[in-house]
Amino acid sequence: MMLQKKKVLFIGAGSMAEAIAAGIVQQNKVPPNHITMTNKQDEQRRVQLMKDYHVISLPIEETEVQEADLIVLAMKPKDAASAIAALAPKLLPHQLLLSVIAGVTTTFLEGMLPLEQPVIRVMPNTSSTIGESITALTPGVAVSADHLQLARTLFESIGGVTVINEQQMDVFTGIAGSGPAYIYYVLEHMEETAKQEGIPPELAREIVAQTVLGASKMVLETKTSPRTLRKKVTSPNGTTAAGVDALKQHGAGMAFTEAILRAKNRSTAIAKELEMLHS
Ligand SMILES: NC(=O)C1=CN([C@@H]2O[C@H](COP(=O)(O)OP(=O)(O)OC[C@H]3O[C@@H](n4cnc5c(N)ncnc54)[C@H](O)[C@@H]3O)[C@@H](O)[C@H]2O)C=CC1
Ligand SMILES: O=C(O)[C@@H]1CCC=N1
Repeated sequence: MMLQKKKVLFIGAGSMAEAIAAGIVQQNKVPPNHITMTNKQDEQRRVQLMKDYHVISLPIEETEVQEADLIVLAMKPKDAASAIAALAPKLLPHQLLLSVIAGVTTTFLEGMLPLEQPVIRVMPNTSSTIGESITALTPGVAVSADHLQLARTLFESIGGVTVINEQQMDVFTGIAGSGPAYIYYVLEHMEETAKQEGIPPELAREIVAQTVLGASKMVLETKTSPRTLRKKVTSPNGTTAAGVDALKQHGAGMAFTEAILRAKNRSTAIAKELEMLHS
């Protein structure tokens, strides 16, 4: 695929940039010497990235922005505006900007960039590291079918890809961007209880992780609803009924709904804060 010939520049070299780069390098989609990862400071981190993934890693001031075909913005929202302002005058019209920053809209990006600069808002998650992300893309107004295909191919190398509209992006962020953390939280608690009840630590971890993996795969591979699958596990007056009763009693269902909605609202609020600061 044409992606093999493209050069990818990451501006911001934190956990998300690393998760994406690790995925694309492992899947051989982009040769590591076509990937440059930059940050503001932290040379030690750059050395580590070069060692681990054989990518090029430079401080932002030493980076030849114009050599890149795809530019991934991967800094925290608070650093986004100054990074984009510094980047804007250096951009060439063909360069495709991919922003993974939570709460940064295509409209905000377009407002800070040269007219007609192609921009895609992207929300991956850290399971990119092992090729198991689910990533949403929202193309901006100047994005061609070829650009979108290129972005799709890039992110397909690290998991599933879906194209959604901007209104859906905040809730997608609350579900899939932040979602791994909710599941880790569940795993932490299951593991802790297993240990308290006398299961050795290593085994506790394997048991809970495989239980969650198996349940997820059941949904995807049997194409059956979680509700139907749950009912199949639940014998009348059995152990599962007792366990699920406890979940209901403690409001676990509502807790997940609330988690998603709060994360969604935070994404919307970040967008508003940025607009207020930079309009
Ligand atoms: N961590 C996650 O699970 C996910 C994160 N995201 C988004 O990815 C972005 C980055 O998140 P993390 O990787 O967790 O953050 P992080 O704090 O680990 O990394 C941010 C990086 O950006 C660099 N940076 C800041 N300003 C810069 C500038 N002007 N020029 C060059 N580099 C600059 C920092 O030096 C650092 O390397 C955030 O906007 C977040 O919303 C999106 C999806 C999932
Ligand atoms: O916590 C955050 O803001 C980022 C965005 C999605 C996951 N992590």
